[in-house]
Amino acid sequence: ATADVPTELTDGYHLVVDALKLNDVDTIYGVVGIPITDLARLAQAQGIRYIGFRHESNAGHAAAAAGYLTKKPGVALTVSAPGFLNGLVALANATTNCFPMVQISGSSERHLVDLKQGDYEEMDQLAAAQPFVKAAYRVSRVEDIGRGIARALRTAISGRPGGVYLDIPAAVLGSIMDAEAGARTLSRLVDPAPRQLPAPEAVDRAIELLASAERPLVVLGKGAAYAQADARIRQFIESTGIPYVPMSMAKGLLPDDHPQSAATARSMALKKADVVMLVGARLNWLLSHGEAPSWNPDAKFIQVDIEPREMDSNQPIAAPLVGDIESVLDALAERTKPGQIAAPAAWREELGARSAQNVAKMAERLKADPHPMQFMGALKAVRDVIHARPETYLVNEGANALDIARNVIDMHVPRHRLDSGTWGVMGIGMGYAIAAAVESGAPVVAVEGDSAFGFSGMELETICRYKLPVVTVIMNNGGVYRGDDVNPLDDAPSPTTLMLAARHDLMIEAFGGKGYRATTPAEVTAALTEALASGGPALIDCVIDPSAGTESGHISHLNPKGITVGN
Ligand SMILES: Cc1ncc(Cn2c(C)c(CCOP(=O)(O)OP(=O)(O)O)sc2=O)c(N)n1
Ligand SMILES: Nc1ncnc2c1ncn2[C@@H]1O[C@H](COP(=O)(O)OP(=O)(O)O)[C@@H](O)[C@H]1O
Ligand SMILES: [Mg+2]
Repeated sequence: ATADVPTELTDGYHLVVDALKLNDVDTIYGVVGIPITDLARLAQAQGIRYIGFRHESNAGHAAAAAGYLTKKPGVALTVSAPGFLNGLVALANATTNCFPMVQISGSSERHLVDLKQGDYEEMDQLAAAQPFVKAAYRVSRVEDIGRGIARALRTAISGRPGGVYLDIPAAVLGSIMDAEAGARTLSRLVDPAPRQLPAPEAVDRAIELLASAERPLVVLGKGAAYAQADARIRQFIESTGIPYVPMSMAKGLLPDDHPQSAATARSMALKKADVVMLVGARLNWLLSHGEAPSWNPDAKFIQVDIEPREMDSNQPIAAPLVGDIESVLDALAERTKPGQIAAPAAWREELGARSAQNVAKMAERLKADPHPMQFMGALKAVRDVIHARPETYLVNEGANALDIARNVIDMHVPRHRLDSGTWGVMGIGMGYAIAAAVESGAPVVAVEGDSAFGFSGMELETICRYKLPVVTVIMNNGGVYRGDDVNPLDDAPSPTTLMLAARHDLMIEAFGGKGYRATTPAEVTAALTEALASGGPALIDCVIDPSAGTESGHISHLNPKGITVGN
């Protein structure tokens, strides 16, 4: 026996890092602390890029955006209890958006937690995560780390992507085992996101329906952007001539000025279409649940989605097409006879005429350059600068700052617009911007409402610390929705009032970034051009008319009515 030869040892920390590396995880977004500080150190030392944040929600949003952009699960790392809970909002948001990510959180001593003896940061995190995520797992033995990591990554990325929670108690991280035996517990995923092909009869049913349509319409959702089947989508749209409307994060799948885009005739398109093909888009609140009067009450729906349970969620689906978008479009191309599907010219012309009218109206509004500066003027300046630099990512959140930017800033390349998504969540701004810059190396412009910016603004220090090419453009109208609300009682600020005089541009100077203050569209153009040319962190505080904007932007109808409040 070779008893005197010391066996090589490993521990939980090393097995987590080895398992992540074995499965091509190259970046971790997190905030350190007990019990995972050494896990972050070891990951970095072993070549995994570690991006340290100031708040776990922002690290989680970054991991989610990384998952959406790369089709590989983003990985967030947090401490126990409060750190875990801070990350959970991003993990839940990723699950809602169908973005693949894994949140790994350290947790406290099981025997103390389970008897509620009052451990440091005591919480049953596995139970707390369950209702908000696609799946939640706990690793209770060091020899299960490899299995746990593989299972979490596969669950996040396969089928409908989503957020997965992986709980690793401190004791497991600190456990020691034989290195050779430990290596045998690790496995590399094989085909973690298998293609899911549609049934031929389902394809034929959809082709029949599209071929018979008088007024067909395709709706492209962020699932279609995520699928990275860009050429197939373009080929399907252009070969059939069917008009399409892109949801906000599907903008750029085909360039927004594409002749078949019905985005600028959206209301007519939804109201009159008789056959609607949803491609990676849910008939949820963003699409008025498929209900009249937004939609034609006689419309028939085709739904292309990897999740079978999505069918009939809001409207009866006449042609369910269950599968991954790439496989579905391949099958459609294969089984459609030449000329079998051709959108009637009359329909295309009708939409084209309405688009031309609406584009002309918008052009008029964009030409105006009133003082004080309005959203439109500032956003047109941003649009023109980005238009000349199509590789630039656009991150966007707020209410008016979101809704007006979505309509003014058109996109020309896929997956370059990241916004508040299905939940309409505030706080994604800096996290998404950091992930886009870290994952792509390309410049990022984050167009933020002044309130929205406040949710993640401390990450300006993170952006400066990693010297990221992120330019934050704040639409500073001095308030949530507007800056001119009044408090009828006394001189305390009203609930929606923020500071119009706030000098957000000085904030970034505190961390070595470049700050600009713009009061006219020309100043926005100059500042953004210079900031992007510098390639470094910058912030442009655009001073917007405080009376500009409407309550909740374009969704003010969602506010409950009740009796009129106040006087
Ligand atoms: C996490 C979170 N908190 C609060 C809200 C409510 N909310 C809030 C607070 C918004 C900010 C609107 O103010 P803004 O300055 O960002 O944008 P505009 O003034 O341009 O409308 S938009 C919106 O829906 C939210 N969606 N998400
Ligand atoms: N690769 C894929 N193939 C097919 N469907 C997908 C794929 N990835 C995501 N999806 C689906 O795309 C849909 C995204 O819809 P949604 O988030 O509502 O988009 P949007 O908000 O842009 O309309 C989800 O139902 C999800 O199951
Ligand atoms: Mg505002």
